[in-house]
Amino acid sequence: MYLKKISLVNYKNFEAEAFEFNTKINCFVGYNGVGKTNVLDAIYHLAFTKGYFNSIASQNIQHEKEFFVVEGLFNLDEREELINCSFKKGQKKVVKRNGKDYEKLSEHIGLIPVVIISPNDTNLISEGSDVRRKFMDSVIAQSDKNYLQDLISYNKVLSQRNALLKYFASNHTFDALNIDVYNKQLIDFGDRIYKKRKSFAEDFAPILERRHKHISSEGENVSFKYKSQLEKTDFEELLKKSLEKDRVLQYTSVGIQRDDLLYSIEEYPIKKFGSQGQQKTYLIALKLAEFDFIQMQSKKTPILLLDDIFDKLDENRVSKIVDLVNDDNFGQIFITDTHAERTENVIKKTNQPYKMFELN
Ligand SMILES: Nc1ncnc2c1ncn2[C@@H]1O[C@H](COP(=O)(O)OP(=O)(O)OP(=O)(O)O)[C@@H](O)[C@H]1O
Repeated sequence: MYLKKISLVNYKNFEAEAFEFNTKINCFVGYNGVGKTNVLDAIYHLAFTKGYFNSIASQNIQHEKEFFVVEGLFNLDEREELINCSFKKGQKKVVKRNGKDYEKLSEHIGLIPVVIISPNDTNLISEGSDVRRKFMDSVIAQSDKNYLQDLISYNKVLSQRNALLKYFASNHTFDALNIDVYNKQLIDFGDRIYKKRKSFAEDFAPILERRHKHISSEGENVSFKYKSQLEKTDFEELLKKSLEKDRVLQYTSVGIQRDDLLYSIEEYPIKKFGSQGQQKTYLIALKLAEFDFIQMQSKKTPILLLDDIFDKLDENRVSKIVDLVNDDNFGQIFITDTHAERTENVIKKTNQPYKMFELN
């Protein structure tokens, strides 16, 4: 699978721009702020129907403009797929596949698998559990359509249950039967999501360990664990036990919305004890494992977006990545860097076809 060309209208700093790509490696080079990352973000947008760096659609419209359009022509299993994504202020985002609107944007997820490696990924360690859940959800959703539907349904029921708890509190009333209706649905969707996350983590952990061994010269042991309240107690029991507390808090305090991922190095949480270098290596292994996992599950080779990678990594790690790219396992790759010469020198070593784009 590869992206043949893309066109951008009023997308961030691009007023009207089009690029035709090499089927293998494409490098965007230029000074800081010229829009290299924005091109990667536009590609990401075509896959996920939203930006990676800023998911607020209106902020992806060029300042002072009313709309944006991103269109990409992909080659997927030897057929062409034209994906068009547009957004006008005050309206709903529209995504079209070969001219036909999607009813629900979530139906598009998984058609174009994309993995991005960016300096922004440090959020996956430093930020709260919601960022890690989003990561896990996006990996699973790219190869499992029902998962995303379950998740959307779960979140809908969860906010309805929370609204009901608020209503009870402010009106000094309570209706157990009413709460039960929501509990049943939460349990139904929540159990399915829990099982899928658990099975994902079991499959993912060894892939991550293998990738980590490849790229780290230190040979440390890393682990990846899924943490959920549903591990020890079943969901029905959890909801029952927390009902009094939930009524006081006026929201649902148990469930898969509290899940987290625990990353460790030699048994210690990497967030607290990992050096910056160890964290970077872990994150790259995490993203490459995402690549492997999606490829394995969906039988499609994801497009790989490498943002600013040469700037943030030392020589040793960059050469490891180059070795990886030489491995035929990879498909189309997009790279951004501020130094044209440095990038070209490194890319030449891969002996793979490439195209350079100089932005200014
Ligand atoms: N909605 C918007 N409208 C217009 N310009 C925008 C918008 N959002 C972002 N930009 C501009 O995009 C530029 C940043 O682009 P981008 O992050 O792609 O740069 P870059 O070339 O990757 O830089 P670096 O090398 O620093 O990573 C900034 O100049 C910023 O002002």
